[in-house]
Amino acid sequence: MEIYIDGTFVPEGEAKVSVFDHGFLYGDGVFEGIRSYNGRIFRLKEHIDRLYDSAKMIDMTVPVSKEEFAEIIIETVRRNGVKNGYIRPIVTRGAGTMGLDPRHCPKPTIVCIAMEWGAMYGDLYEKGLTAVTVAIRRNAPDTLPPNVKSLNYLNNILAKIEANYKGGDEAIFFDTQGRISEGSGDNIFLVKNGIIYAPHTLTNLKGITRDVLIEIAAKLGLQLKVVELGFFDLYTADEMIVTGTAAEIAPIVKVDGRAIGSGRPGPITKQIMAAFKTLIDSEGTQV
Ligand SMILES: Cc1ncc(COP(=O)(O)O)c(CNc2cccc(C(=O)O)c2)c1O
Repeated sequence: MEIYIDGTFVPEGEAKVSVFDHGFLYGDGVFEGIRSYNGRIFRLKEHIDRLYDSAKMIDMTVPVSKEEFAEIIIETVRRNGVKNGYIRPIVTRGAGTMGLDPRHCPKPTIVCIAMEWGAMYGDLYEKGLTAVTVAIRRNAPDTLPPNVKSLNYLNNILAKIEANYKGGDEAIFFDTQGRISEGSGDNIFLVKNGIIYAPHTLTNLKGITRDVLIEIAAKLGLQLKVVELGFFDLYTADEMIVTGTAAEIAPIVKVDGRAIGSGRPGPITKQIMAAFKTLIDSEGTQV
């Protein structure tokens, strides 16, 4: 595999960054997770736009233009012959002093990884995933805004650790006010009486797959509302869906040991999964 690092492609065994890189020292940086399907990169522009927004939030200037970054991503995919894969562009603050002051990092580091990758949850899409609610809360928007796709994923990893011990395939975060936030690595939707509900994005990542589900729902003529959701909505839902570039569209059929609806992927969930498959087979940036 060839890795892009600051203008050069290097074999993965030689792909290294400085130990003084603030992405390594402090998690000071941003990233994206993008998929390609049949040799086409899905929602490339949307991912690049969010990457630059995340960088702007942490007051970091990406040292190439969006167009140049798109070319870096396309070239990384091309060089690795990735057809159906996962792409990880990363921008760190760059190497600097041991202090955390970003002003001592003269130039951000850009890395891009691309590899073949299949369905994150394997055959679970048929029978559905389980989830557990976790005690750890999602970062509050006035601490480290969850909208920033930063290299600070310990909040998400702590949730994942808790879910692992509790035996759930995914973790469900609440925010500090007891409202449903999102999964450790995906957005959440609930379905009740034929209507789809999604949390506001103040306390979660503005997911690109979340946007795709919203688009699909509109095309299918399904009603969708963005509202505050809590434990009551969770445990009384007819269907539950998580969305993410990694997870794609995944049904959750059990939460905290309780069946969601019938305990099997619901009709609206299956309708959306089918529409998503059609969409990913029909669009994207040809590499
Ligand atoms: C916290 C969070 N929320 C939602 C999503 C979905 O966003 P998109 O629809 O734009 O992809 C993500 C992204 N999902 C993500 C990112 C990094 C790692 C992993 C993993 O599961 O290992 C998952 C995420 O990390």
